[in-house]
Amino acid sequence: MILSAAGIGLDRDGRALLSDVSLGLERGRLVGLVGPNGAGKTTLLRVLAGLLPPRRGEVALDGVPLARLPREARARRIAALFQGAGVGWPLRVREIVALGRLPHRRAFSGLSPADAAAIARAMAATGVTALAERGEPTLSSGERMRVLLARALAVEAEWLLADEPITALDPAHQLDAMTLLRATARKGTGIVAVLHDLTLAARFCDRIVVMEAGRIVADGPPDRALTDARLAATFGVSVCRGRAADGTAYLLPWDRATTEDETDAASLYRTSPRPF
Ligand SMILES: Nc1ncnc2c1ncn2[C@@H]1O[C@H](COP(=O)(O)OP(=O)(O)OP(=O)(O)O)[C@@H](O)[C@H]1O
Repeated sequence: MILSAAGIGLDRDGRALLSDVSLGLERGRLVGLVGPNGAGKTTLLRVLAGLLPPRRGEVALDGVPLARLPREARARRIAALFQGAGVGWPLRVREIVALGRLPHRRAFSGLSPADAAAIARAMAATGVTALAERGEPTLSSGERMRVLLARALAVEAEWLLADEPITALDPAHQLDAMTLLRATARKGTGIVAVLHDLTLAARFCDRIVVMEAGRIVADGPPDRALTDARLAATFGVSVCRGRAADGTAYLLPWDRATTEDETDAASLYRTSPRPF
């Protein structure tokens, strides 16, 4: 049950977008893919989903190259959620989520009871049941993102690859979505989520993969992947660290990293973190 990438390389206009990227992913874990703008996260996710063929290297699912898997089988096994993925024509929320069941349906057949149950589960889990009859153009960006997450969850695939699934969400829905992703992973799905919120990534993910300029520069549990040195080198930020009331360690991007003597106010927070 492994999704693996070996020696992935991809160039555009003479520029390397991905360079020698190798990654082994296991089901049952929530992996956060992080990195600054333009690092190659979305490109890598598209390659992992089989939507973008790499110039070099190979992605394989349980040892079988993705390119050799029939498209329908791949769509049943790997659900993908991408930013700006337009639905394409005016549909109601329930119909959008039902699109997630397409890989399971025979041509011209209707929804089976199993399809209907999966759709209802995904809508309930993402809190969009009350929006079921709304048309897509009437949704706010956060509502739309939750609907697209419901569509991806409705596939009930072994793998879920999600590009910035929480970016448009308010804090409460971000927490709900991260809790849901972690719970879905605990039930056996392999999840890779591109995240910009390092605080939530560090708190909820089992493993963090850090990308910079088309390469993986760190990979491991949050405390090992998101060290102060890595955060300064890759993201150019310093962080406050602390412990929440329940004992969970947290980090909070706080300031631009500086190489000068840290005599500014932010350094006080770095040396004596204070939970809000
Ligand atoms: N089709 C393309 N042609 C040329 N350059 C591309 C193409 N697709 C992506 N790029 C470039 O590749 C780099 C990586 O893009 P990608 O979208 O993977 O980054 P990202 O890490 O997801 O960034 P962000 O956090 O801003 O979403 C960027 O510099 C982008 O401009």
